[in-house]
Amino acid sequence: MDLKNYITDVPDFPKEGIVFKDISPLLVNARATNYAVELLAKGLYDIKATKVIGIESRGFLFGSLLAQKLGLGFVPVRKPGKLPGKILSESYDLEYGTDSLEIKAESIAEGDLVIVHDDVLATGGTAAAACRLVEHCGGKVVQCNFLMELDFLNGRKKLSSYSLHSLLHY
Ligand SMILES: O=P(O)(O)OC[C@H]1O[C@H](OP(=O)(O)OP(=O)(O)O)[C@H](O)[C@@H]1O
Ligand SMILES: Nc1ncnc2[nH]cnc12
Repeated sequence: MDLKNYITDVPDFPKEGIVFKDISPLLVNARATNYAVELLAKGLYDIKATKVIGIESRGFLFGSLLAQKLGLGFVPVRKPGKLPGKILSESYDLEYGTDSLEIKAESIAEGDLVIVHDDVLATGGTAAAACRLVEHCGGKVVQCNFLMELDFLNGRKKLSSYSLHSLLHY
């Protein structure tokens, strides 16, 4: 099964000049989704990870499925103002704007070994901010894990100090 057949290009979304990679056709197909999760999990059973982080919002979709597959707890990293209690915050640049991310301080314990998952690695700002959040909590990032990587945006340069795996490359 070629997972690229389930990801469509949407030109000029959400802004002119951006070719948006739409994963809706993948999500609506249970077999393809299951296959993608299996491939995302491959190689991770031997890493002694303790938690999976998913980045709001599309990182939640496969991130929680991946956590379940690996038998690990899932931690949401969210956009500002969504999480209660004591939070840590990091801002970052996007391919199309700027934003910030938050995590509940208590959700990662000192020494946790964390897989950071998102659907897309583009410029890398989002994932780098999520990794900084994990580290501020006292955790260690054991893999940055993506469904797809937009190679031409060189996002992996911002993540050069981490192990990185992307299922699909464009
Ligand atoms: O590598 P970067 O350039 O930082 O971009 C990648 C991020 O951009 C998208 O999220 P978006 O902010 O569009 O939010 P969404 O998941 O809620 O759609 C995508 O889901 C990644 O999180
Ligand atoms: N081109 C793109 N398509 C889908 N999600 C993205 N996130 C950042 N850039 C993106």
